[in-house]
Amino acid sequence: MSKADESTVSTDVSTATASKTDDDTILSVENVSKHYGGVVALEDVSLSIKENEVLSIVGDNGAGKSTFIKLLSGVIPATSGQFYMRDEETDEMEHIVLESPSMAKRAGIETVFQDMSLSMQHDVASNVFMGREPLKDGISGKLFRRIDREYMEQRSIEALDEIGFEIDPRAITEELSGGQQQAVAVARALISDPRIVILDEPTAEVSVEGSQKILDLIEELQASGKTVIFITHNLQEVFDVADRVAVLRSGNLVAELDNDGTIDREDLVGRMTGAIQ
Ligand SMILES: Nc1ncnc2c1ncn2[C@@H]1O[C@H](COP(=O)(O)OP(=O)(O)OP(=O)(O)O)[C@@H](O)[C@H]1O
Repeated sequence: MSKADESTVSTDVSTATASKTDDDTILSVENVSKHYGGVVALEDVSLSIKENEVLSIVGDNGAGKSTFIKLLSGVIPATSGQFYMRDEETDEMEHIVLESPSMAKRAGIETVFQDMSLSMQHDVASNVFMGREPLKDGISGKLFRRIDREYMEQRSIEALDEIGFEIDPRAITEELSGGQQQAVAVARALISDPRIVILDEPTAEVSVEGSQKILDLIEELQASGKTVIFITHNLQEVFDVADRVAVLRSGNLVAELDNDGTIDREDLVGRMTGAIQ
């Protein structure tokens, strides 16, 4: 990435509180753009994500979907624009800076990318806790602390159970099905108890049966109080589990639709392709 790509508009955190909104927004994206040199990947996108909703992001190839979630995940910085998150204690919308993955995680946003970043040779519990292994005192007390495998395995079982999967925490990850691997990646995201879980094409590499389990998993996440944003190319999945749909086309947000039974498939495709303006 060139220096120009990494440029961001400075964001003054000290003036960071937006006015109290009286709606149920958890995350507000305001006038966000992302330019890769001369390529405009996103242009002036504003979108309110509602507390505890399942929001699907759809769009044709190159529409800007991946760019949008990379911005929310802190993987790449925005060229301009602002993000606000509702503070759990004050109920105010607070300005947040999403310029690194750790900033996004601290803000309560966890993302499962399509490649899942799992270590296939390691077992399930190791993947769930990768980089965050809990320690317990060794026989010489705090001097020789060691990884608390027992806790890792128990917590992995619980985290997977919460999303409707029963997977042996000692199973080697590469031996699992695509759907089970996706579940392990989601369980890892859940360990830090995020408020918003972003899923990047979670069913892309998964069998039909596995896909249904993933859709059930999305509903489990919502039932447990999470807000879910997911990207998919499969419109049936949108109809099945999304509360709302945001349509991106050529870097612009061209429609926000409630999935209340009134969305017409042809209309949606037309908005995605530009046949309907
Ligand atoms: N690192 C990059 N450098 C330059 N241009 C990029 C880069 N990443 C994405 N783009 C461009 O930005 C635009 C949006 O890409 P993005 O990957 O966000 O779209 P998408 O909707 O996720 O597409 P797909 O469904 O094919 O994954 C495209 O024109 C793409 O070529």
